Amino acid sequence: MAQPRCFALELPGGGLAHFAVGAAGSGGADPDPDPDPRAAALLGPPGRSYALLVPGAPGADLAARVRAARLLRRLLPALRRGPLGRCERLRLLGYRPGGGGGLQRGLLLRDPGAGPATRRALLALLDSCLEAPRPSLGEFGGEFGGAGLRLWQRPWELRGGREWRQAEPERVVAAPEPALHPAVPDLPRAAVFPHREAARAVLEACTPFLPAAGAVLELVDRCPRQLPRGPFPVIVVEGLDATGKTTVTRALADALGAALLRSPPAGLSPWRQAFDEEPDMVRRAFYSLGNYIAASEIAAASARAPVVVDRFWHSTAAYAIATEVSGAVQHLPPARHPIYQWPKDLLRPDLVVLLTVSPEERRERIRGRGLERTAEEEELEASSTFRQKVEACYERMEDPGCHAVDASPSREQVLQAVLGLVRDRCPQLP
Ligand SMILES: Nc1ncnc2c1ncn2[C@@H]1O[C@H](COP(=O)(O)OP(=O)(O)O)[C@@H](O)[C@H]1O
Ligand SMILES: Nc1ccn([C@H]2C[C@H](O)[C@@H](COP(=O)(O)OP(=O)(O)O)O2)c(=O)n1
Repeated sequence: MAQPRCFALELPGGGLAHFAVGAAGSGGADPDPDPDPRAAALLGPPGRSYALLVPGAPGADLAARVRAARLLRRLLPALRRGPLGRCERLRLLGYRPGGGGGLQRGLLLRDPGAGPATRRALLALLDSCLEAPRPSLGEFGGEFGGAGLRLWQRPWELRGGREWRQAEPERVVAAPEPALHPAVPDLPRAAVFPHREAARAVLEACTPFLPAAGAVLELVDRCPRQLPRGPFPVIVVEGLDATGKTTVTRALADALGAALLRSPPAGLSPWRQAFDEEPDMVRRAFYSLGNYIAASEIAAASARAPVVVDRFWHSTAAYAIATEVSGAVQHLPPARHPIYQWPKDLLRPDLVVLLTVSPEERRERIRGRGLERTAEEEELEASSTFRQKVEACYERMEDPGCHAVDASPSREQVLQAVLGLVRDRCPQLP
């Protein structure tokens, strides 16, 4: 019997349910218990559910991994149109127990009806994917029997390169929740790059189709790898959107006579939007290299004066982990996990201040600011789960960790609180 493939299904409330799909049961005493009832309720009738997954390329084949990431991103608009647009979409990950075999990223599409229109639209979508890797499509169904509802999945296969047929049904059975979320082992290659070369390699793989990648690589290659930083302290200010980072960094820089920098640095502004439209793997590589370019500017500036920085590596890591790890806060890598460690080849700040405000206060400030919001800011607003995951990741960062400061009081009071922290932690300040 082939090793069952396991799946992690993100539930509407932000939870996660695992199930497995293996060969059809051999009958007799049921060796395979039914799956998590929360997953069964989403997979089984009365409607029809489909698993649409893009296979991840195992190993170091970066070009294939980038192609897979871009393919899934390209499918999303089509999944919002016609009969597919009527389906509920839930994040789905396919994985092998114990890792290996490449993570499959995709969606569970729940069609409230059971008509043929959704199936036809999905097969047409697969036909439109002419280049490898082609997504896989599995259709779920169930039969009531003596033991209650038994769920199965039937993969769709292209026979002879032109006719779609369904393969034999495979039982949907229970799967234990792995100790670590299935996306965590892949994070250093997919989103939280442990060093400059890992991020650089992703943009290198994008140069054939993304001119902006070449431009960014030119900039980062001009930055020396060894950065002789100056004697003045480097203070980073972090926090969710609208916590007051811009306000605090400006006031703090004035108060300290410090240079005010930000990551990504201003020099990357022409290309930021282009990367924000790329899949997460490419986007995070861009922000990661932005940190290395910013580090070059920070090192030079710290020879002349203190340096205040608006966002740095903690933003890159916290948003990347919170995005890649589906489910809720409890599914994040635990505190002390290596993924929260500062990269060894990146200039290390002397102090990282994390501004925190209540969700209500943040909403008020966003309204007061009246600026256009990015899709991600909209998500931060809409999804308390995502916001909680970003905040939890910030709090788990180590070496350096983040020092939380309540940014709800008045601008002057917040500035004084941050200045007090700076005086305590940066004795080298003149
Ligand atoms: N302490 C504060 N009290 C009230 N409003 C604030 C405070 N700090 C910042 N704001 C306002 O909140 C909004 C977001 O602040 P901003 O500095 O732009 O946050 P961020 O840079 O973190 O997105 C702005 O309109 C700003 O004027
Ligand atoms: N050093 C950085 C800075 C931002 N990012 C990412 C993290 C989020 O996805 C967005 C947040 O950028 P945004 O411009 O919205 O942030 P602010 O407006 O400064 O609050 O950028 C990053 O990954 N690394």
